[in-house]
Amino acid sequence: MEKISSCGYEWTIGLISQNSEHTLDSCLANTLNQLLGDSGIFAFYFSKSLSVQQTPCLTLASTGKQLCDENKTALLEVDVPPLLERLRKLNQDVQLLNLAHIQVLPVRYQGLVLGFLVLHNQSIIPTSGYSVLNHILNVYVHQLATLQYARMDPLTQLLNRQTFDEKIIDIASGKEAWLVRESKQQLHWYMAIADIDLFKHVNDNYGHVIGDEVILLVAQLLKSNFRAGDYVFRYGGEEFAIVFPCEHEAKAMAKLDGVRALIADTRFPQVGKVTISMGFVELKDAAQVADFVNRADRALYQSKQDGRNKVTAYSSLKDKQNNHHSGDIELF
Ligand SMILES: Nc1nc2c(ncn2[C@@H]2O[C@H](COP(=O)(O)OP(=O)(O)OP(=O)(O)O)[C@@H](O)[C@H]2O)c(=O)[nH]1
Repeated sequence: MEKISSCGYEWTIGLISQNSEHTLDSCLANTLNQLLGDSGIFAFYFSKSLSVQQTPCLTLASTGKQLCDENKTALLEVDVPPLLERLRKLNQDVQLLNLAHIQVLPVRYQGLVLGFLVLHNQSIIPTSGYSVLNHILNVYVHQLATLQYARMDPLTQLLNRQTFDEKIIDIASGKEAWLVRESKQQLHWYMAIADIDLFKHVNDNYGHVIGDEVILLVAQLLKSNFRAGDYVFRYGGEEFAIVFPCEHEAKAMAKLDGVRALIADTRFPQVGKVTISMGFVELKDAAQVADFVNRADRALYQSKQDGRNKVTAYSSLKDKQNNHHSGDIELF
C-alpha cells in the first residue's frame, strides 16, 4: 500500500491505455495486486454487459494469496443477489460497506451498481487508499464502456464489422477453443451471413426511417434468438453475421432456418412481411477472414437465386471450385 501516489496517476494511465477488454482486466488485476500489497485479499464481482439485467460474477481475484482459511472456507465468498440489492439501496455517496469479515466497494456506472470489489478484513488499507481504489474502479468501468461502445453499431447495438474480423481471427486461431472443450459434445464454429430480402423496396416504398426500423427489429430478433455466447454482428447496411458453436452442420442449419422462419412469420409495423436469406459455412480450413466471408457469401447468393427466404450451407454448393464473380450480384 505504501506505493500509492496521491491520485493513482500511473495506474490511471495504465488502465486508459488498454485497447482490449482482456488486457484491461489484466491491468486491473495487476493494479489491485500492487495497490493492496501483500496483505490484500480481494475478489472483484462485475457484470461486463454494463447492464442491470446481468448478475455480476467473479471476474478477478488476488493472485498468489490465501483465498481460504485453514478450514478451507472461502474467505471472500459472497451471496451476490442480496449483497447487490443492499448496495443498490445505498446512497450514491457511500463508497464503502463494512460487513462482518469483509469490506465491499460498489462499482457504479451511470448510476447503476454493476458490481463490487470485496476485500477481506485482514487487508490493511489506509483511509486514503479507499479513495484511490474507488478512483481506479471508476477508471476501469469507464474504459470498459469506451471499448465496448467502440465495438458496437450505434443503430442496432449489435457488434460492428471491425469486431467481426477480430472475432473470426480469434476463433479460427483457436482462442475460443475453451468453449468447445468444455462442452460435453464436440462443437464446431459456424458463420452465417444474413441479408434482408428486397430491402431496396422497403426504402423506396416506406422511406429510410422505416427502413432503419426494419433493420433494428431484424437485429433484435436475431439477437434474442441466439444464445448469450453466440455473436451477432451488423455486417453492413442490411446485412448481419452470426457466429455460433454447434454440434454439427444439420443442427446449425436447423437453428438458422428456425430464425429465418420466425422472421418471416413476424409482422413488421407498417411494412408487414419481411424475409431474410442466409448462407453459412463452418469456420475451418481457411487462412483468411475473407475466405470464410467469400464462402458464406456464395451460399447466400445461392439462397437469393433459389427465390430468397432460404438458408444455404456452403458445403451443399456443387460447383465450389469456380470462383465467385462478385459482379454477378452485389451482396456487400
Ligand atoms: N434504411 C436503410 N437502408 C440501407 C441501409 N444500408 C443499406 N441500405 C439500403 O439497402 C438496400 C440494399 O439493396 P440491394 O443490395 O439492392 O438489395 P435488396 O433490395 O435487399 O435485394 P436482395 O438483396 O437481392 O434481396 C439499398 O437500397 C441500400 O440503400 C441503412 O442503414 N438503412
